[in-house]
Amino acid sequence: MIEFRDPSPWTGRSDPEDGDLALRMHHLAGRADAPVALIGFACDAGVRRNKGNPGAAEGPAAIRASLANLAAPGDPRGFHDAGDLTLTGEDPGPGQQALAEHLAPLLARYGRALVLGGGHETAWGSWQGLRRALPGARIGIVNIDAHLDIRAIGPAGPSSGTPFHQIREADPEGFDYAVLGLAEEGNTEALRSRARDWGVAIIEDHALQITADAGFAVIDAISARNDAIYLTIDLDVLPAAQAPGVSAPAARGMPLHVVEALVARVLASGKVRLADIVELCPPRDQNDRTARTAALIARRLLTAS
Ligand SMILES: N=CN[C@@H](CCC(=O)O)C(=O)O
Ligand SMILES: [Mn+2]
Ligand SMILES: [Mn+2]
Repeated sequence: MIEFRDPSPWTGRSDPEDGDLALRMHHLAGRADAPVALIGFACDAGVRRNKGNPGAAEGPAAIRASLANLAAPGDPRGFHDAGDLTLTGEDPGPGQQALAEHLAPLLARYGRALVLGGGHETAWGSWQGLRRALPGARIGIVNIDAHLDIRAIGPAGPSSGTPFHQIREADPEGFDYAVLGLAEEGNTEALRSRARDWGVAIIEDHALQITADAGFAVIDAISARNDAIYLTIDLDVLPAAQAPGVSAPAARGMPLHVVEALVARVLASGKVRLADIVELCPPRDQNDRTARTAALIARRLLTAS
């Protein structure tokens, strides 16, 4: 069953004694000049099907809670919170379609949309929404993730492990996919070999331990040859110490400062129309550490021009 929930009012700490510049993210929600829209996809049907640890359906609420009290940047503009799609049941398909239907008009109205997942099945809804909003556009996909998520669709049906396989099936000619932060040990040779056959650009986590430099050429190239970029960030790319609250924590992972530098480089292309942050699993989090990490990235995606 799919339920659409209007956004709850944003609340948080206010410091009026410090004047007009003491703004936090919760103050930016709903401002009239908002160039960016936010929508939650409260779903973990894909993770369940992918034999993972459920809990991603609680992701949007946890990210919003950690985001609310972060300080706003200087000279901030607002963002529009479009609410949450909540999905119950075993099949993520109807929820992914509903996400696409909600996203397309948001993308027509706002310069950028941010989706808070959900497992990585979020991506199949996200991409379809962008495709509807931009028919005929060349869409490049930048996935910051330990995993390829190009599994073949098994008897159980599509899952959080299959979204980029589904996208390629829908648009084989236009499929242009880069994965940054891949953990070799987290992807079988069947998947790595499929990625090679499909021409997926991959930068492994080993190359992204100290700086993000190894990822910049891939980002610049995919940005240059596409009209729009869909940026998808799977929190399990981070080390388990930084992001314990995911279905599949990474023993190695890559550091947050590298993820932030990669995100900044993708944003610098000026072509990011759609982004999502996926795989937060609040029941497995520790003192909101992963939610707070996700909130830092969300703040950047909501406020970057
Ligand atoms: N979206 C997650 N994808 C990973 C999960 C791996 C795991 O659960 O260990 C995948 O299917 O490869
Ligand atoms: Mn993933
Ligand atoms: Mn992953």
